[in-house]
Amino acid sequence: MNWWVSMPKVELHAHLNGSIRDSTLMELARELGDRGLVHFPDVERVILKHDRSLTEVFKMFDLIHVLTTDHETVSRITKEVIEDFAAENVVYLELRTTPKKNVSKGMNKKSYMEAVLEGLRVVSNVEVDIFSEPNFDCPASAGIYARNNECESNGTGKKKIYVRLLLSIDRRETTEAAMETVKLALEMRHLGVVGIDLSGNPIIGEWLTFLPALEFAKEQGLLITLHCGEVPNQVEIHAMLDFLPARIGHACCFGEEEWAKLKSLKLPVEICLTSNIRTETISSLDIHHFADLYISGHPIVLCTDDSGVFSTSVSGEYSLASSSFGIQKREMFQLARNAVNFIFAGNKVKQELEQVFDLAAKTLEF
Ligand SMILES: CNc1ncnc2c1ncn2[C@@H]1O[C@H](COP(=O)(O)O)[C@@H](O)[C@H]1O
Repeated sequence: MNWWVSMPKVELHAHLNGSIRDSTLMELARELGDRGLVHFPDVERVILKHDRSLTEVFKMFDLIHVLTTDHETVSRITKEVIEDFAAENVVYLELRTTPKKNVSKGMNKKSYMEAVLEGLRVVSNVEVDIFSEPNFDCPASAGIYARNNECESNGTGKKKIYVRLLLSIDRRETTEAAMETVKLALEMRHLGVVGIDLSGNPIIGEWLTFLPALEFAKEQGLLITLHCGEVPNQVEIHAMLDFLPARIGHACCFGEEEWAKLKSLKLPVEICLTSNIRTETISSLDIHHFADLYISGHPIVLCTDDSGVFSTSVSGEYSLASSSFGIQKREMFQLARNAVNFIFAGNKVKQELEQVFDLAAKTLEF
């Protein structure tokens, strides 16, 4: 197995509806096509087209959302996404998703999230730590990588993945809708919800619309990550950095002043190489800010963003970063390990993950 696959990894920026398998999207599209609800050949063409501008990507999400409208499908895609990340040896996943309403399916934001939780519960080929703080004394958790990456916990021989949830506010939403999402996150804190994400089409919506909900979330102790600088909007970038989120995603369109501010604040950045290139937010990897942030020791974590939409994987992102920027596997392992410092779950999970990485360092010779 390649080192980038076998080493443990932490994924902190993955959108549920962006991480669906192509095969599942095609199956869902075919079903709706058979019922005359979509024109299958058109949908198939969109699903199989992998080069999309940022604008096209958001049209793609609208289409995906048409395919994933009912509770059962939400549970199914959640289950599959967890299985796929675990197969990549992701040991900790912070999965983000936008709670949705769909009156015709009897869906509200809460029932949408319950469907997500159901998806987590029905994963059977991987042990999923959803919300309980793990038992730190349990040697099995540390043994995930003991033998061929197999965990012996509960005698199941299964891999283990910690999953925590972030609720996303879509930039199309109103202040009230954003507040509803934050209140839901607070209600579901004991069910593994650890934070809030602000995402969606960056040319839509105003920072001030979301600020009251984000401030409330922060006051209540939820951790916040913001999609920041996907388009050149210096005023918004400064306002977002001044807000002091726990992390930011992307940071593509920063100018000198914004870099200086980000670096002095030491805010961790979720870097999504393939996504940035595919959406043409960054024109080429040669000029990607990953290199500068990495060299300057700025806190960064490599993420997929939308593994389904961009046909990538966490392992693929590590392999790409290593080959594009000439970083050796030991350093890549250290990069993966550093991400443990930026997770939103508590110290117990951090300690457990440290043990996983300690063990992997020995057994996998990183
Ligand atoms: C390309 N970079 C990106 N920039 C901004 N927002 C993005 C995104 N990729 C995904 N999303 C956000 O995540 C939603 C899909 O997952 P969920 O329905 O929430 O599970 C998209 O509709 C968009 O709001």
